[in-house]
Formats: sequence, structure tokens, C-alpha cells
Amino acid sequence: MSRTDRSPEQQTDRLFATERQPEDFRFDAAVARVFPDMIRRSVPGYTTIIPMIEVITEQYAQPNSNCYDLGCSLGASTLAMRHGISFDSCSLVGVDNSEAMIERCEHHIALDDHSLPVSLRCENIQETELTNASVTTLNFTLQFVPPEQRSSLLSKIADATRPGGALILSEKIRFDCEDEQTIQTRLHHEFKRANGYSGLEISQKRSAIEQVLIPETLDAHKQRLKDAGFDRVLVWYQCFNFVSMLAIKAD
Ligand SMILES: Nc1ncnc2c1ncn2[C@@H]1O[C@H](C[S@+](CC[C@H]([NH3+])C(=O)[O-])CC(=O)[O-])[C@@H](O)[C@H]1O
Ligand SMILES: O=C(O)C(=O)Cc1ccccc1
Repeated sequence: MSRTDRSPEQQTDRLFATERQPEDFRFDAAVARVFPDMIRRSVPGYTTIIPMIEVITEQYAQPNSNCYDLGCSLGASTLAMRHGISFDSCSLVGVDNSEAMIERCEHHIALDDHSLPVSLRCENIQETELTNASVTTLNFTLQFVPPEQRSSLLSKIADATRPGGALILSEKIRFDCEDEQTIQTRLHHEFKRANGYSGLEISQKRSAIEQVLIPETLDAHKQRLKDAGFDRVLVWYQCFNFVSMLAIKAD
């Protein structure tokens, strides 16, 4: 194994640095190689949200239950959940439909010194089986599911969640107010610029994700989580147009 294979997180994201043909963004091998750098420099708050997933998991994980990380990528949120679970009787499952991500995720899990086993599934989260869940995480994953298919996924999660269990849902959002949409988008782009992305990188990435990452309003998310069967929905984090919610099933 080469040194770079063992340290994929060291690679800098330059995928959009030179002019390229417009093509929809995909979670392929090239993205998987640079993913830790890409998400840290692109998502305001990501580096805060990951350790908080550990804190939240610790509060809501229940003995003899399953915990799921849906759209686990390289396992950053999965490992945060792993460290938050204090019961040997819990099972932790990471699911992602990108083979390139799952392959690298296996390495990340193996390098993490912890006794709780993690099982990985290379599957569509819309088809994966969920049962007896206490904590489920969708950390910036639902945004890639076609909007009209989001309700059935959230209902499946709510139905599988035990009383007192929770869903952590992080999303890029949009704003109904045109003015706020403009301001928050500008601030997000300034964040990317401050992290070393050029104007070309920002605009090419924006075109690439336009048709695949569909943000919705906070109100739409809250209402759909309630309709799906969660009893309480709260926002525990927001930075610009990126939020994380906690949806809880009553005891
Ligand atoms: N239908 C689907 N089925 C399975 N996986 C999917 C699907 N759609 C998208 N994905 C997967 O969801 C992940 C989204 S990234 C999550 C970051 C991670 N949670 C983290 O905390 O580091 C977020 C981002 O890139 O903004 C990718 O790995 C996709 O392959
Ligand atoms: O990069 C962006 O502009 C984003 O909105 C976040 C993002 C992060 C990683 C993959 C796709 C989108």
C-alpha cells in the first residue's frame, strides 16, 4: 500500500481549478480521494458538526439498538457516532452507494482504534433496511435525494426509530426571502474563497452541483420531519446556508 493510499485525507481538492466541460457532480474515485479536504473547505461548520454528532449520539443511543449513518462517505460522521456510543450491545451501520467512498471508508474505520464493530453497506439509502434504530444520521446526504423521494425515506427512518430515539439531519438550505438567499450565498462563497478556492473553482462547482444538490427551506424540512412521524424538531446548528437539525421521537 502506498503512503497516499493510507493518507487520502492529505490530498487537496483541485477538481474544479482548471476549466472543464460542464458535467453533473458525482461521488466517484476522484472526489473520494480529496473528499476530507473538499468538505472541510466547502461546508461552513462541518468541523464543528462532526464532534457534536458524537455528543448527540451519546445522548440518544440506547442499549440493544441499531445506529445508522446514511450517506457515510469516508466515515467521519460514522466514527463520531462510534465514539458516542457507550453500549457494547449497539450495532453501528454505515451506508453509502458510492463504491469509491465505501472502499476508502473501510480503511478509515480500520485505522480508528475502537472496539465497537462498524458494518458498511454499499447500498442506496432509499432501499437499505432499517430496524430498531435509536440514532440515525443524515449528515449532508438527504440533499442529494430527489425532493419528491425524501418523504418516503424520512417516513422509513421515523418508522424504524424507537421511542426516545433521534435523527440528526444536516442540510444545505435555501431561503424564501430573495434578499436573504443572496446574502447567505455570498457569505458561503466568501467562506470558500477564504479557504483558498478561486472564483473559477467556486463557479464550476456551483454549476456541477446545481442539478444534484437540491436545497429546500428550513420550514419545508421541519414540516416534512413532523409529517414523517417525529414529535420534536429543532435546529441545533446553523452557519450561513448550512443547518443541522435534531428530530426526536417521543418516549
Ligand atoms: N441515495 C443514496 N444512497 C446512498 N448514499 C448516497 C445517496 N445519495 C448520496 N449518497 C452519498 O451521500 C454522501 C454525501 S456527503 C456525506 C458526508 C458524510 N456524512 C460526512 O459526515 O462526512 C455530503 C456532501 O458531499 O456534501 C456521498 O458519499 C454520497 O455517495
Ligand atoms: O461546495 C459547495 O458549494 C457545497 O455546497 C457543498 C458540497 C460539498 C461537497 C460536495 C458537494 C457539495
